[in-house]
Amino acid sequence: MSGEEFPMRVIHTLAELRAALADQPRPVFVPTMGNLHAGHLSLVREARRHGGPVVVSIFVNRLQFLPHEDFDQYPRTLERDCALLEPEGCDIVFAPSERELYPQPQSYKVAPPPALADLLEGHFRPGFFTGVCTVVMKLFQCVQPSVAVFGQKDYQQLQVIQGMVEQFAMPIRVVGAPTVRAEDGLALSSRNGYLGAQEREEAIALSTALRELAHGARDVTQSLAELEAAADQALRSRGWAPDYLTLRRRSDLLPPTDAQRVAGEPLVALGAARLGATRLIDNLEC
Ligand SMILES: Nc1ncnc2c1ncn2[C@@H]1O[C@H](COP(=O)(O)OP(=O)(O)OP(=O)(O)O)[C@@H](O)[C@H]1O
Ligand SMILES: CC(C)(CO)[C@@H](O)C(=O)[O-]
Ligand code: BAL
Repeated sequence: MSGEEFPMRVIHTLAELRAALADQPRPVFVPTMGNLHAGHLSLVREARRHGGPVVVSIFVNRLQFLPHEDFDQYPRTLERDCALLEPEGCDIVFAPSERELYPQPQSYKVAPPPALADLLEGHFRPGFFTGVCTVVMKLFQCVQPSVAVFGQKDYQQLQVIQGMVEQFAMPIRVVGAPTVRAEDGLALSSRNGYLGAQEREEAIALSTALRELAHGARDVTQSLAELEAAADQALRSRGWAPDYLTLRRRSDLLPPTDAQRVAGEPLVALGAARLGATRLIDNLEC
């Protein structure tokens, strides 16, 4: 199977997926929630580099949304998504219905360790990573990939999935792909579509605040708390409501000591903030 020689197939059931993948090399897998943009397409291009049929899933996973979040509003744009995927050499789009993926209420769940999953995104979206791990585990069982590609834009999600795959000894290589940005630096995100024109102009302030944080990472004349407070203030003054803007160690997403800041410990500036009704996340390694 190869995207160039065979037409892309759009598959909605597990039985059809298993039949399509029988006698094929194990696929390379890109899980998504659809409403695709150039960031997703870069993951498909990365997937193609690994050989084997490329499977992209499109599924808006109710389990990872809190009741007040945007599950109902989340854009479902399957036809447009398929039109974008076909020229990228995607072989199979797996777009199951909720009933297909969750024929019964999903009472068995995959709970990642609180030390990682209750921080940052998990603190502001309780249960989020259990929802993510549960659906990703299930999608992995459906697709049985040799490689799975995830975006570094969802930095903590990538670490949580890497930990899950390692601890369950799943025979899958998890590959992280760099964040694709708009010309002004805004990380591409499906939720950017919620921004009004004025908000879209302001949206750059999130990556600017992260750059400022990253810039101060090694300068311990400013404490971590002072650095983070300044970034928070800068973003608030532009009309944002930050959930967090923080400098963390890449290894475990905990705060670095001043000694580690000076000694060159690999760090990452991470942020999540709301602009009007839209909540965006971004990060920058430093
Ligand atoms: N700008 C980007 N560059 C690279 N990968 C991305 C980018 N945005 C999302 N991804 C990755 O695409 C995969 C599917 O993500 P998803 O469908 O949730 O898109 P999203 O744009 O992150 O949506 P949302 O706005 O809902 O967070 C994830 O692995 C995610 O990290
Ligand atoms: C990995 C994922 C597809 C699971 O629903 C989702 O969290 C996403 O799109 O990043
Ligand atoms: N890309 C992360 C999926 C979510 O926010 O639900």
